[in-house]
Amino acid sequence: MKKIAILTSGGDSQGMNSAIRAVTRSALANNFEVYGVRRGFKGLIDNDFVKLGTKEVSDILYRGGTFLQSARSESFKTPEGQAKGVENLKAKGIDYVVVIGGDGSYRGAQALHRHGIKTYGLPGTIDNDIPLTDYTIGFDTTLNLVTDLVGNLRDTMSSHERVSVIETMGRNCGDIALQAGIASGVDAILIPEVEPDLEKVAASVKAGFDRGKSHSIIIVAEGAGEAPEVAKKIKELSGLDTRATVLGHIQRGGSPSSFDRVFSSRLGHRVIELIQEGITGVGLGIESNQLTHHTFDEIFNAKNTIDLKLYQIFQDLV
Ligand SMILES: Nc1ncnc2c1ncn2[C@@H]1O[C@H](COP(=O)(O)OP(=O)(O)O)[C@@H](O)[C@H]1O
Ligand SMILES: O=P(O)(O)OC[C@H]1O[C@](O)(COP(=O)(O)O)[C@@H](O)[C@@H]1O
Repeated sequence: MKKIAILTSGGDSQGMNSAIRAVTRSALANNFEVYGVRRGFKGLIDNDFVKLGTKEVSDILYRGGTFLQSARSESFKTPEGQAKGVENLKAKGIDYVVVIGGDGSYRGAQALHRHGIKTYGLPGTIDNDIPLTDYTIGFDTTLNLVTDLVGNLRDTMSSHERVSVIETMGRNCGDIALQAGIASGVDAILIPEVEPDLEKVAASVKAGFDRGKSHSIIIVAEGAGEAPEVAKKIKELSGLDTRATVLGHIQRGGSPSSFDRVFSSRLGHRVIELIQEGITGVGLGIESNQLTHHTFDEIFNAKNTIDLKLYQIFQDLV
């Protein structure tokens, strides 16, 4: 009987559980033996495997986080750590490994592949920063969450006639800020992909208040600056009452959206098809609503880009 192991690594994202469930159930339906590795690559090194049956993955489809837990393992970046992980996989007779995580986790997956382990990557990160996929698992849920939270802030900012500067996650990618900003109708979006002009932002915020607006919302991606500093500068430049909010980890939790549940289920199911087609050493994704796969080398040689047309649309609508 073929054996497959699944691990979740890096920052967790909503939809990881449903991806684990989809890989597990699809694998069981095809007579695989399935294992979960606890705490990502750390668990590979620590030999921390749990056998997964259909019951172990029931009741998790709609839960945020990852029931296998996640970790950031510095040891797995070293040749010794990787050798230990590979040794444990071989000792257990594991034929295939599925890594669910972000770009760092994909580096770990690529390392396993280079050691001869048949490896698959599923893009699990709220940041939407993996090349060659339009979406990553968790991004849509986070977008909806951030949009709701911005709405809450707008209510209170409006009552007090304030400016709200809201910082979103995303590392060096501005997609959460950009798309949540468009969805929320904010007044300015600061993202790492576009050079900021705080004087221009402050002037347009001030002009908005002069026209009779009761609030103003500026959304800043963490890769473009820190909300408290941006708020201080906007206050200095505009003289308006300004508050900073760092959304932080609250935007990484909660029940996955329907999109993320369906997307992660499709990806998990596709892994087993790829195994049957004899394709290995690939990261999966979605492009123009078709599931696609690319080798880890292709993914790392490609550059993640956001859709700058969206930024242009935002500028025309603001
Ligand atoms: N260059 C690398 N080689 C091997 N493993 C890596 C490498 N980079 C990251 N990893 C593994 O992947 C884990 C998750 O990566 P990280 O960048 O923290 O999160 P994410 O996968 O969400 O981007 C790291 O803690 C480490 O164990
Ligand atoms: O939870 P931590 O370790 O503080 O890391 C925070 C980072 O994790 C993320 O939430 C997700 O990033 P990764 O998917 O690359 O791990 C980033 O948006 C954020 O910068």
